[in-house]
Amino acid sequence: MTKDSPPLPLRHYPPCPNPDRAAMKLVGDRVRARLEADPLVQRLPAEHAEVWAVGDFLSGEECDRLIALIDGTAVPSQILDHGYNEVWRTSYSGDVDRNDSFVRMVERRIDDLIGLPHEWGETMQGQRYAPGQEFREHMDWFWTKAPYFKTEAKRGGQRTYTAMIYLNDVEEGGETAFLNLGLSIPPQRGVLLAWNNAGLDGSLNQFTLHAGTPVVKGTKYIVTKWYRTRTWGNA
Ligand SMILES: O=C(O)CCC(=O)C(=O)O
Ligand SMILES: [Fe+2]
Repeated sequence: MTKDSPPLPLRHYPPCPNPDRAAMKLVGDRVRARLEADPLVQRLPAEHAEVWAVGDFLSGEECDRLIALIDGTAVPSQILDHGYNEVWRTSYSGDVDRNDSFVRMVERRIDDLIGLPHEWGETMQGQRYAPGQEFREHMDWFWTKAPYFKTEAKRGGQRTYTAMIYLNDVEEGGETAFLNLGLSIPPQRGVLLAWNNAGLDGSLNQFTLHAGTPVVKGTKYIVTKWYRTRTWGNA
């Protein structure tokens, strides 16, 4: 916390060390400059976090192609997320095939939009939520005191930016709710959301707590891509 940090929000994690803080500040500054200069990017109203949106980032046809890939790979989320129990993230998810040329094209478009190196991004993950399924409130940044962070520190460090694309409209429910910001975004086909998981000073921003609220009617499909502070993976 610095003198200028906002007060702690209502819901937050216990404080933890942030070894990647300087790198997170650099990423935040770099991405902010890029998104602010892009006329197609809109900053959403939130005081203590940077959340951006782009309409029609993907065409309907492109969304359908990703939906088909997700239907081909999705498994219950808890199989991928060792840290979550099954009530926390009840959707189905799966890493899409990074070597697929269409997936690569979409990933590169996201890289270009936010202006970070392709190598810093994790493989895009697809998610499918049926009625009643949800992703409860969480931070995308790693809690660095957790045992898994030892591994993550060696393969790219902290998560910086999140980019997420809604692949379809959902009849009811399935909003992305930023509970500490009073911001709730309904799924809209083709819309990309991106947010900085760090504060302006590179701190782990507790205001980015968010949830995928339960789908009430219909099915929700999204892809999510997380960027690290350096090359992701064992490279
Ligand atoms: O489903 C949503 O709207 C949110 C998904 C999410 O938070 C994530 O994938 O990290
Ligand atoms: Fe998330």
